[in-house]
Amino acid sequence: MGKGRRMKKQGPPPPLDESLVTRKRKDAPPAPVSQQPGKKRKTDFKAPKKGPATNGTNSKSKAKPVKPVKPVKKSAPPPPSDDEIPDEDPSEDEDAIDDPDVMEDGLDGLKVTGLDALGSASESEDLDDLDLEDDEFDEDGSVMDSGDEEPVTKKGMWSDDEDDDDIEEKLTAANIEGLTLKRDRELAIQEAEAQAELEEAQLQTNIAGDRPKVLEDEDEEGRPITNLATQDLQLLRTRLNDTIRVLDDFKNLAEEGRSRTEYRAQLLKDICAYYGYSEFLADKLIDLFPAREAFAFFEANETPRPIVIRTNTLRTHRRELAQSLINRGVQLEPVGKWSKVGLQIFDSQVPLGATPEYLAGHYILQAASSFLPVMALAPQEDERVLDMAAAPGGKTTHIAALMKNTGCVFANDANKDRAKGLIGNIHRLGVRNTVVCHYSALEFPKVMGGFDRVLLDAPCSGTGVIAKDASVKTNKTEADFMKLPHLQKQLVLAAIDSVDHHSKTGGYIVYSTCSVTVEENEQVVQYALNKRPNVKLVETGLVFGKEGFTKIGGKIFHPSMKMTRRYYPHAYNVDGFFVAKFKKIGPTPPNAVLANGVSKKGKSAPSDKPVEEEYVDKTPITDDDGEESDFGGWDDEEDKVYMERAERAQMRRKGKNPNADPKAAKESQNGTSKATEKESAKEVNGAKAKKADAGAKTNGGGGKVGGADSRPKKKSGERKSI
Ligand SMILES: C[S@@+](CC[C@H](N)C(=O)[O-])C[C@H]1O[C@@H](n2cnc3c(N)ncnc32)[C@H](O)[C@@H]1O
Repeated sequence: MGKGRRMKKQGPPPPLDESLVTRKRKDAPPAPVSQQPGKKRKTDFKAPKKGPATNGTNSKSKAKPVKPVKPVKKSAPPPPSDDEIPDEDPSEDEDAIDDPDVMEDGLDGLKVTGLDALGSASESEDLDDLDLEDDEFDEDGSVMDSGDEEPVTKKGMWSDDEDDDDIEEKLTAANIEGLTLKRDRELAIQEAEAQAELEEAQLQTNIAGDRPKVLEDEDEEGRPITNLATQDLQLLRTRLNDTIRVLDDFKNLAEEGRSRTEYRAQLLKDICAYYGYSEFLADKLIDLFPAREAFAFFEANETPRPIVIRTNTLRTHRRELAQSLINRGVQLEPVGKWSKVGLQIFDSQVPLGATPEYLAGHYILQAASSFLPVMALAPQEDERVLDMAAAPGGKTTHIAALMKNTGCVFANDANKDRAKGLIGNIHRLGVRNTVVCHYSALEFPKVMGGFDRVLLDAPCSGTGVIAKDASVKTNKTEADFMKLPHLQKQLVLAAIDSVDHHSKTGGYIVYSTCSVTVEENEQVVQYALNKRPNVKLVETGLVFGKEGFTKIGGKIFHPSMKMTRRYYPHAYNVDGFFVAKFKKIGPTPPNAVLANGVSKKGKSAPSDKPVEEEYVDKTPITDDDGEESDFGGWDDEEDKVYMERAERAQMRRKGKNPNADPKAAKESQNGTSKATEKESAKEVNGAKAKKADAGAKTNGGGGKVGGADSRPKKKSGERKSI
């Protein structure tokens, strides 16, 4: 009952960033587009002006008549997306191999019908005939330029890089007609469900007077007793709604003598019961939002995000790809004004991971939010770019496309199996400017440095992609949120140190994760600012996204943190994501401890072993009383306390008594203590660096900022906690 019912209850989430996307054609009925006098079309693409769409990209191929697409009742099962998989453990690597984009190696000998019609656009001569410029430059341009003088209705849905002649109008109208019908039906169902839910809630809710009775009676220790059977999802949901109403308007709706903390505790319990999260993770996630928004976040994690494909502009144009897919019975539309290469798929009669267009590398399945870090990176032609954690290559291939196969991309991944998938994608998509390598990224810049730009799409906990991988709800522990951020911090230093600050065209580092936790995002960025005074945060250039936190849960970050961007499923209907962009403004400081544990002067850190994933985070954590701490370094003594506390908690979870046998306790910490020892050695350097760095920051970030006002007025980038 649980999940199915819940999924049904929630209608489809709102479209991507409605305020910023192109108005949908269904809102603006198709009209023949006349070119505005004096306004030159950007494209000089020589697609056939007359006749219906071809079945591929080759303009010479014979056109086939286009049949209007009927709304499809049954969707083909969507193939998995090509991108982010939380991947810090080997089981997730297996997922990557199942990924259709990763299964490229065996395709060489495959006979694929329909490929003739697609032409051989992978050849550069053929590509020269295509005007690829628009998709590529415009995408970049669209990031930087949110303004648009031309009325959207006159431009057609494929945006200003594409012809808007009558034939295309008719072609897309056929698709849109299907979409409109489908959307209208969905909307009607949604409205009916929402109404029913409201009525039900009104019936069920026990608003005696105005104050809902949410909290149960207290036990002897004054804690609320929950009488509701957790299986009773409808009642749970009703209570969730009521609790949120109370937290929204505490003064007027709270029961006499009850505290906010009690309501928050009830909310946490009910969220865990209703959505199936571990209390540990739900607690962490709730803290990111006001109560109502937290509810929306958890709710959005119950439905999959839209299937999105990215046009490979090395092979085709988005419009042509769309035409080909529409002809195959795919219902789609542009992903939004913010991207010139994304297509959102609504329905498909064919498996999207096996179409001739897919096999010919005309597109890649890629979640919309995965476009964002690459758009922020904005790689330029002829640059040297490093993609530090690249497999399975969704972003690498995007980078190569933006660079038009010029310059050189180094695509690195520590996981060999995943690196194979990366190679597969690179071949399928016709990428020719990329070298694949297989190091721990912590080895950079020792392996190679002097890059114009570096992308670090870091391994993370995947709290932004719970809709894709529900196991995240229960399999993350405190240890994960110490080890992962620690690795991320080391990786971000390696990324920064690998960039050439003299680069004429670049000097940028983009850090991204598909996680929404503060530990993996702002805290990592703040660490980088503190450890590397030679970088500053700059605008990502992304036209949507929420500002990063400058203050949350007693943690204070540099004001420039608001230039980072957060993405949430409930806000934009995209995977949860985080993007930060740094500009390197000077050389790596001589006293810097590099990511691989070697000091800038070439002196080895006490531990000679290369630093690997078993790193344990040594970052001071806000204590239970919510006391603020800075996030610029670590403090051995303070850390020790936290580490021990976490280790004890971990043991208790395993049903062991941490106080019983200290020796056994130590052994059962499966690597944590080993890492701690290693770390202790490294801390000698780290702690020194901290002292040196504290307060030394002058440019673009640093240290503890502001006072210890734990009850600030809410400003941008700050969060009101529940
Ligand atoms: C979020 S995924 C990258 C997704 C990829 N950027 C894409 O768009 O397809 C993170 C990757 O980091 C890799 N990884 C984990 N630890 C690493 C390390 N120390 N050095 C390099 N890569 C690492 C994982 O194997 C995984 O492929």
